[in-house]
Amino acid sequence: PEGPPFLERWDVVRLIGRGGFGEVHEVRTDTGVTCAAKTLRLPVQLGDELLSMSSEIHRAVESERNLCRLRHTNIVRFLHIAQPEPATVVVFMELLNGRSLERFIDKKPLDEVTIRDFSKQICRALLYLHSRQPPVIHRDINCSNIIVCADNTRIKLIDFGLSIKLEQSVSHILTSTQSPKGTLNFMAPELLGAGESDSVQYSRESDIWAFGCSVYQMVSGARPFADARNFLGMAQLIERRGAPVLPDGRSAELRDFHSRCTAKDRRRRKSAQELLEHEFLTDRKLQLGFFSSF
Ligand SMILES: Nc1ncnc2c1ncn2[C@@H]1O[C@H](COP(=O)(O)OP(=O)(O)OP(=O)(O)O)[C@@H](O)[C@H]1O
Repeated sequence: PEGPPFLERWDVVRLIGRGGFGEVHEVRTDTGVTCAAKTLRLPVQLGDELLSMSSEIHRAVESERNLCRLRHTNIVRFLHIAQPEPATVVVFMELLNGRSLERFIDKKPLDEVTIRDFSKQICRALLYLHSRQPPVIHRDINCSNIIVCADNTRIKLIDFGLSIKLEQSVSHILTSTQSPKGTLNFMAPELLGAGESDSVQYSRESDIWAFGCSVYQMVSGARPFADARNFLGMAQLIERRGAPVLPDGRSAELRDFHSRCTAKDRRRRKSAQELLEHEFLTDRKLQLGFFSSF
């Protein structure tokens, strides 16, 4: 990490968008760096516990600083994480030009060549993260957290579940507890089983499940488990129907690939390395465009 991209201050250039815990702005710092800044405001009440909460958030921020060491072409570059106020964290990142995969899909199925290209890039990013020491778990893979760059071919993972981690670090003093940790529709069955307790164990395998759910959305145009309303509903849906089933008309290779990501038993899910070797990603037929007319 190269230290903060500012000396003392930064100015907002424009609002890029709002999320669950705050906003993302384009900012320009006093050292002339233009970047994206995501502000996370934790919903805590300022009271007696302010000091202990502030230091717990500080500890969580410190433990996330390794994000600034990540260097991968399919992962947004994290520049710095600051805590300007006790319950406010600002994440400075490379400013990306593009739109989320969610918006790129825009409810319309993608062709298999595009699904393969995007999947390969996501798997490469996951392999990089999951093979670091200690492994980095994304925790919030979903189509809103995958950016398709303006060239429409390169993708980048953004928004590692930092808000989830921060929220967990102060969960015992949070004033609002109803917000789901992570995007419900993409949560692996083992996370749902753990309910809202602190013991939720995000893992390489829960990232792979969420990636499989993103594949489903690229294939079908719709979010998986679109009718799920809460933890219990999701858990029941998975128990009854298993992973979301891909619509007809897709290749056997893609079907198999998706099923290897979304095995209900996390031990049976393939790793990012194994997925990169799967015939859906290496298949010559696809490279020749046999399925591109779908
Ligand atoms: N580094 C970046 N460069 C450009 N745009 C970004 C960057 N990071 C996020 N964005 C965009 O900012 C907007 C808001 O992002 P944010 O992550 O806050 O939304 P969200 O995913 O809905 O929120 P959350 O997951 O925190 O509930 C989104 O449109 C996202 O694509």
